[in-house]
Amino acid sequence: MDCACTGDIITGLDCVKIWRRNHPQITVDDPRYRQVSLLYSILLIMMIYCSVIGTLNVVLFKDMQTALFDYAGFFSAVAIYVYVSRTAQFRRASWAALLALIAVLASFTFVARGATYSLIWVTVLPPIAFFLLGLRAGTWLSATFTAAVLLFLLAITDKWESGPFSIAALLNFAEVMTVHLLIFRHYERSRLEAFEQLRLGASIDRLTGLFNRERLDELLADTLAQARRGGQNTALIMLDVDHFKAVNDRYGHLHGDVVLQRLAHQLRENVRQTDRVGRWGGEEFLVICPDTDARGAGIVAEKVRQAIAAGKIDSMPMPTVSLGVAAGSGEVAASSLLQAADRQLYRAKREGRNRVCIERQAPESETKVRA
Ligand SMILES: Nc1nc2c(ncn2[C@@H]2O[C@H](COP(=O)(O)OP(=O)(O)OP(=O)(O)O)[C@@H](O)[C@H]2O)c(=O)[nH]1
Repeated sequence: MDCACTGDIITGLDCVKIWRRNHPQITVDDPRYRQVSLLYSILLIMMIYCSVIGTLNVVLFKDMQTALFDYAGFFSAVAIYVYVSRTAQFRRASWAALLALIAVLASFTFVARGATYSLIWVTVLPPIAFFLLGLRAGTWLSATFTAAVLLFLLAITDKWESGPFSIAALLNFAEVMTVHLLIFRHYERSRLEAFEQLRLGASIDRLTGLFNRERLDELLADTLAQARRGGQNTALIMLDVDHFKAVNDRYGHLHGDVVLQRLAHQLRENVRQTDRVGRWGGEEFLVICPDTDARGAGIVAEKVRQAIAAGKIDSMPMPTVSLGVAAGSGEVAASSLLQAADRQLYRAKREGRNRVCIERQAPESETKVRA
């Protein structure tokens, strides 16, 4: 059995997460993680509920018609489960699961002729729809289904069970569903915004507002993958402030911070819109230049060097910078490209600082590095 075990203890929760074996690419920090988890949970719950209630309907209540709906729900859930496990098409599977859920809810409302307890079940739709399908589709699906149920109830007013159900009850149902829809819509929007802020916060360097090192690593991998497909070159410019320790020692750390911020601004101003600029660490910066060769990146690096050398902060000159440039095809390993740019940066330092050095030889390809 594929359960996470601690000694002999097997937690039910981890058993439910068997789906992770089918989709190892969906890690906890993947924004789809909770959605996929919910999708599988809904399918499992549908299988269990529909099979148990269907069997109760056959054995206890001899209600074959309702049992038929239950078993249809069970088999739909099984089919979607197999489909999503094999194809990882989460979006399509989410739609299929919601449509199956709607079919079960609709048939229940129909068979129960709107008996009050059947309407309670309709309220489960909005939270699931918003979470699995997002704001727009969630709103449409929930609103359309609620409207359809209300119309159905109005159409069968003469067949309503006698007793507590009335126009007042119908209005209350409509009000509860509207509140539900608004609340879950609001909740889903807050969740998406909070997630976006977290994502941004995790990829941005606080001092300079540039990408941080983790994000640069991801961006470099993406850029190289694209270059591989398009047969283009990718260039890196690595920049380090000259004698920055002396700047800190002489003017203080706060001034040093302002220098780094100004430098980040100058960097952004002097590279192409498509170039990715980030802080590699301390007083070191990295620019990723897609579709650029070493010569082109060398020209950009020289422009940056001159702009920074000419800059001033409160009439004090900016420190100079040294830059290393390297470029390679999409086949190059990210680590080789970084090492080459770093090598050239330190050559620039050795040769006197305030200059650009360019790697003339293309770094090794990824296959060679792996071998
Ligand atoms: N103000 C400030 N200083 C920083 C920051 N990050 C790193 N530093 C400083 O940057 C300095 C780097 O010093 P070194 O590595 O000796 O290099 P350098 O003085 O620039 O000398 P070279 O690189 O050889 O030209 C250290 O004093 C660090 O404290 C930061 O975020 N703010």
